[in-house]
Amino acid sequence: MNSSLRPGPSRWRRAASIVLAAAWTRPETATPPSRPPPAEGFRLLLLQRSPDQGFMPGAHVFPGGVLDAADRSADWLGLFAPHHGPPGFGLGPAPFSRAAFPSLPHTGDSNADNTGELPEDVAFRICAVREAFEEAGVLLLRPRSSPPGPAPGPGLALEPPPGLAAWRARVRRDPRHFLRLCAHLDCTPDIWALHNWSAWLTPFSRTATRRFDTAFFLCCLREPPPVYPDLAEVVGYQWSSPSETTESFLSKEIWLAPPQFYEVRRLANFASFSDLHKFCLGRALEGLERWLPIILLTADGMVHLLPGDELYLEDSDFLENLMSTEKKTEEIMKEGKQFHRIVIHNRHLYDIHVTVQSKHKHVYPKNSVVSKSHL
Ligand SMILES: Nc1ncnc2c1ncn2[C@@H]1O[C@H](COP(=O)(O)O)[C@@H](OP(=O)(O)O)[C@H]1O
Ligand SMILES: CCC(=O)SCCNC(=O)CCNC(=O)[C@H](O)C(C)(C)COP(=O)(O)O
Ligand SMILES: [Mg+2]
Repeated sequence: MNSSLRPGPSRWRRAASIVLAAAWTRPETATPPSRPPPAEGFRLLLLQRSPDQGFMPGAHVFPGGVLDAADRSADWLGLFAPHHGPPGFGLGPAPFSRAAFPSLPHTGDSNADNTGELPEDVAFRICAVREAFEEAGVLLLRPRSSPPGPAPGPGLALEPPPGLAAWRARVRRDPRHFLRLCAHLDCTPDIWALHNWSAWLTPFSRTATRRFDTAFFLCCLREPPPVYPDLAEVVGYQWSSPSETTESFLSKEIWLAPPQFYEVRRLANFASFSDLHKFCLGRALEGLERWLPIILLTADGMVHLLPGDELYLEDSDFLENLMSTEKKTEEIMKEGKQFHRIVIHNRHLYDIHVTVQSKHKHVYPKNSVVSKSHL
């Protein structure tokens, strides 16, 4: 079966998301009741999308958005010099490229066409850092005078500059202003603090109005920076550990799309902030696979099939189609053995089932512990 992208309506907007994991050891002193530090020793930043958003209104997501031409502009070269520049920008050897279904026409290094644009792994990092600034006012920058060492420690967000709101408005209006802000602060985006984590394509569904090809990066921060939601695209935020986030989702305080839920459950494997940071450094060169979930509609629910699952078909028909069955989800589960799937029982109850071996030194999610009271 042909697995390459056919001409047709399959169009994914290229995007980047950043999972910010901040070390969290002290209880919060702010308004009571204060929460004790989480068991995991770190919390993740989740932003609440505006109810007016055209795509996933109201969902909690990691900061992120669509790649802009300004993110790959050759104008960045002057700012990264003299310490960093092509081909690697100090990111180490390029990770292995992992061919996975479906192959998309735009993958590969945009420098190959000699346009002078930044390599993709740099441009996507700049996009993620810019979006974190636009949406959350978090500035993941590094002074140009202090280049990172070979195994950089956890990052630290820069204090917001005077005139944060005006700068942010300018960047939101025209992303080219982000380079001007960095030059003004004599900093570069801290691309070295962003670790390749995962990549997701929005599946075909009858309701999704847009589709994204999103690179997820993970960034460990020594402490949580202050967050200033833009109150336009993003109307709120929370810092919560993987277990706290799971609980918020199950108790219907927040809604997560399946990829975000999967990543939260993956992060539930780490017992401490330093474990997570070491893990990120250890798999820096492994690269990633980009996953296209295929939605299987059942008589009473839905299953998002992921690569490796016995029902997953690398068939280009499923770029634009669902699978469906008249059987109930429970029956489908009883029949199978080789699982890599997210079972959607209802809007606030997902179960992840993975029985396949993890690849490329990554971890697979911990299954969410579902109590009967949530059913
Ligand atoms: N005040 C607002 N309320 C709702 N959505 C907004 C908004 N301001 C911007 N947006 C939307 O947020 C998206 C920008 O996302 P990002 O910069 O993270 O990629 C755009 O959506 P579209 O992507 O649908 O055009 C834009 O229309
Ligand atoms: C059909 C049910 C689904 O699974 S929808 C899945 C939505 N998620 C994705 O497509 C992949 C993850 N991508 C993101 O989370 C993006 O950062 C984004 C979609 C939130 C970016 O959107 P923006 O409007 O900010 O450009
Ligand atoms: Mg966004």
